[in-house]
Amino acid sequence: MLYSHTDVVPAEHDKWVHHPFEGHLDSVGRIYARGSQDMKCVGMQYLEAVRRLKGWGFQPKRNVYLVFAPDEEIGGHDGAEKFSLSEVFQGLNVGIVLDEGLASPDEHYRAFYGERSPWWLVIKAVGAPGHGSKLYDNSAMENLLKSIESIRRYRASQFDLIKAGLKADGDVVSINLAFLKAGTPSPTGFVMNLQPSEAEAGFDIRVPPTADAESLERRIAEEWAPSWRNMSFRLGQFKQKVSGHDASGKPLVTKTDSSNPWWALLENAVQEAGGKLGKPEIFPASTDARYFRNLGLPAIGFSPMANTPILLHDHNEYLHKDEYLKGIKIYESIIKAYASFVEHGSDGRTKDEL
Ligand SMILES: CSCC[C@H](NC(C)=O)C(=O)O
Ligand SMILES: [Zn+2]
Ligand SMILES: [Zn+2]
Repeated sequence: MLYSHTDVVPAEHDKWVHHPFEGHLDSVGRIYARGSQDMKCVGMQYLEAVRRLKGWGFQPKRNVYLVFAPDEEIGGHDGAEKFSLSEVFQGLNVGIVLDEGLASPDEHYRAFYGERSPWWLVIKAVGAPGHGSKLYDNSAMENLLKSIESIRRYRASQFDLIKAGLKADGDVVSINLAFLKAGTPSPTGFVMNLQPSEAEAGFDIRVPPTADAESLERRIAEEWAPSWRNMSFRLGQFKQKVSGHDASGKPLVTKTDSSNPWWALLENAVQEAGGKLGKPEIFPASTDARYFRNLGLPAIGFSPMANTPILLHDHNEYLHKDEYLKGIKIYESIIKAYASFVEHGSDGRTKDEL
């Protein structure tokens, strides 16, 4: 199953060099468009590759499904999640799922065998209000700031592992401040001489499949939002059906060893088409692939964009047309290999015969 989400994130039109929804091809061959990397390129490459394969009369031994679904950028609950649980999907009897990956600034394509889980954390502090000139303990703002300081120290400890070259992006816990909400509004802005009684901060946390999720939960409850400091917290995108682990607590990852023939087929197919594949990685953000891995299916994140800066969700997202066209050949090779693959049992009979 060649999977692609159809939605894109918004764009601030006036901050782009070309309009994000015009698909502008510039004089050096860059295609500027929101979704040019994430992931209109992939959806179109699937279609072009299938067209080329049909053009030279290729006969697949397996069904090849192209699936286009909405809502990935807002969690996929009404898109891939529902589809993965549907009878239609069950009826497809899918063997392998391909979904999106990331661009690579160097010559190696990147492939992802798992991903970090999104935990969206909101911490809230309450405290006595007071005059803006008064120094006192346990105000909502002071309590919130203590937590933010502690979270920043933790963030730095994780970031240092990446900076020192000890860990890759997908192998540490990331935590970034997404919003701050506090203060008493007034017609001219905010009241300056009133310390507010409530303050909130929201964080985007990403947790690798191998991380100790329980100890992180404890850290949130005991250090970042302790009730003894008048704090509380809530977590979104968390402890949902797809939390990065299966029912027995094992990380939801796709094997990239000899036990998974789809991995070797991908490696060979990319090589045969003249591409170079880097070492398989954990995707640092989230993709719809998690819903299919959650069913025990192998799923690989792969977007063939080498020699390309990572611009998903950024201003001026672009893909060079040469990379785009090269990617079609890469998919042609992968689809050919995948659609020709027939699994055999130990007695030589195909899986379907068994
Ligand atoms: C939590 S669902 C949102 C999915 C989105 N995916 C990407 C690739 O940006 C993200 O990681 O934020
Ligand atoms: Zn995407
Ligand atoms: Zn995205």
